[in-house]
Amino acid sequence: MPVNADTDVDGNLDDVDTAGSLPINELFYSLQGEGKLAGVPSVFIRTSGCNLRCWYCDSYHTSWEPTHAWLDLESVVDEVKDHDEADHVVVTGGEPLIHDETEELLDRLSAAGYHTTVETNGTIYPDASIDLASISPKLASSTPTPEKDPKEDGQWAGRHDERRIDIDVLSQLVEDYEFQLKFVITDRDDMPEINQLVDRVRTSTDAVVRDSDVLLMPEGATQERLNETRELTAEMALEHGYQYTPRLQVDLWNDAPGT
Ligand SMILES: C[S@@+](CC[C@H](N)C(=O)[O-])C[C@H]1O[C@@H](n2cnc3c(N)ncnc32)[C@H](O)[C@@H]1O
Ligand SMILES: Nc1nc2[nH]cc(C(=O)O)c2c(=O)[nH]1
Ligand code: SF4
Ligand SMILES: [Mg+2]
Repeated sequence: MPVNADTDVDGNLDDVDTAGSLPINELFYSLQGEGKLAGVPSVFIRTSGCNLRCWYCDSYHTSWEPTHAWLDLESVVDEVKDHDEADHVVVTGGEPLIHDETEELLDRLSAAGYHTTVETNGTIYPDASIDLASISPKLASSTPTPEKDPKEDGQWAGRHDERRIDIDVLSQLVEDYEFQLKFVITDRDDMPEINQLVDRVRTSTDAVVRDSDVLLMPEGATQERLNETRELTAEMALEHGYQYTPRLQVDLWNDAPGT
């Protein structure tokens, strides 16, 4: 269900009541392409709006230029149920946890018997029925500097940098949920920051963070770009004993919408 409405995500117009609803960018059935559950048939719910602006964001129309339709939670769950082959649901975005209603959506999906994954940048702590917190903390190399900013003005760089890491939230997520820490790799220089961050999380929680909970994922929204990043990412995983994760959806379907 692609959505092309051109409302702004913060544009809660006076005459529109969005309580009990979520701004949905798309809802589709595919294979989980990333992480520990790669290959599992899943329904994806993509909310719109994000508190960060990664320069490489592969979901441009949820962050840099958000588009969506407001759907009430019952309609969202009903659309999920239309895909009756699936018993896994992935709630993603944008950043799904900027919306209070996402917690209620997760609880309803869980009550309906679904395994729930949340794809999150790890800056906001949720209290909800989550079977896998798929946390993707954003490294310095994600910052939209003027040279990398898709809008070319660098206006978001400061806010992005201030918000991208919250150690308390990361530690609490790791403590309370099954998790994976999934880092996007653009360059060999990403490694010291990843090691440092993993160390800080390990120090600030009693939960065990295994090397196999740390996933390195090549940056790339297209097969062409992944051809440039996947080998380096695999080498880095081998060198440090972390896990490599592919982006199956890009390998299979390149950058086709709804995959
Ligand atoms: C679009 S984000 C939405 C969820 C959340 N905002 C986040 O960043 O984790 C979904 C996943 O795609 C990853 N991602 C986004 N753009 C990417 C790119 N160009 N290459 C590789 N991974 C990317 C994110 O790091 C995250 O793991
Ligand atoms: N197939 C597929 N797997 C995914 N895993 C995480 C995704 C996301 O955008 O959060 C994603 C996605 O967009 N497509
Ligand atoms: S945090 Fe996620 S949705 Fe937001 S800009 Fe970065 S990759 Fe895109
Ligand atoms: Mg994606």
